[in-house]
Amino acid sequence: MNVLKIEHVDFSYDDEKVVNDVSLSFRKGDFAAFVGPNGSGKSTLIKMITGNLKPDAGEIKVFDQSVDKVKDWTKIGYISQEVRDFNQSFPATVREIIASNLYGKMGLIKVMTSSLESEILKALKLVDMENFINRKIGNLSGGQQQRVFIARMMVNDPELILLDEPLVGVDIKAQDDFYQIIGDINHNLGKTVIMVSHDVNLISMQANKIVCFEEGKAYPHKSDDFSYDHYIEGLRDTSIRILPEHGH
Ligand SMILES: Nc1ncnc2c1ncn2[C@@H]1O[C@H](COP(=O)(O)OP(=O)(O)OP(=O)(O)O)[C@@H](O)[C@H]1O
Repeated sequence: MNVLKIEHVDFSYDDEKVVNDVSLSFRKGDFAAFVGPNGSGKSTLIKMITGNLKPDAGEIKVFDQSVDKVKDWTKIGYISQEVRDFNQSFPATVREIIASNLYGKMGLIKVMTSSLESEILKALKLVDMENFINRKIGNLSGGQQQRVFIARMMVNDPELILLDEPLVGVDIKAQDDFYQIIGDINHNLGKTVIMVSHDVNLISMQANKIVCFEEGKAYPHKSDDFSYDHYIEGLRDTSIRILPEHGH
């Protein structure tokens, strides 16, 4: 079964077509990298997968169901670019940040039961942050906040994980930790991961599929077929296609 199938999708902002006849599919356990220059349509496609934007044409299916019909959004985990703009003085604790993703399970009066508390602890253990549960999120380092946001996403046990440039502004050590955690979530828990990144060299070592975006088109490659050097050459001369397709 395809976890995600994108078929002939178009999207325009006003008159500018920014996603142009994109078709892609991803299976359970894939780790896909979305790479490409600024403005090539990566985030717009992610926003259509999360239902925040509607395609002008084509169809997006998650777990074999049209995205319009998805009722249980907890199966899709999403960390957006906006995480890095997080307000440092925000007063919430780590527990509250994670609980905010469990509101659907809390019932009308928003009571934190012991089973929800143990789900929060389990999610924090996954990112090695269980000792930080009572800390204020604003007092944590960027890398620690990043891990809390992974825990917040994982508390609902999503099957499809979408990460839109989550590593902007975090240091090398935190990037390594992030890849380690997401790699474990992908390998050990079998979750499907799609991650937008500008660090093509680093992500191409993690992903099994690399999707190169260029002017609204998307060209998928298996990581074995992907050449980082070709990719960089392509970026130097944007008039040529980044890479030839390999029969996809
Ligand atoms: N809300 C909007 N209104 C109008 N145009 C937009 C809007 N959001 C994005 N665009 C335009 O759509 C195009 C694709 O943007 P998108 O954010 O999808 O690209 P991207 O590949 O994710 O870029 P980046 O790597 O910079 O995040 C760009 O030309 C951008 O300026």
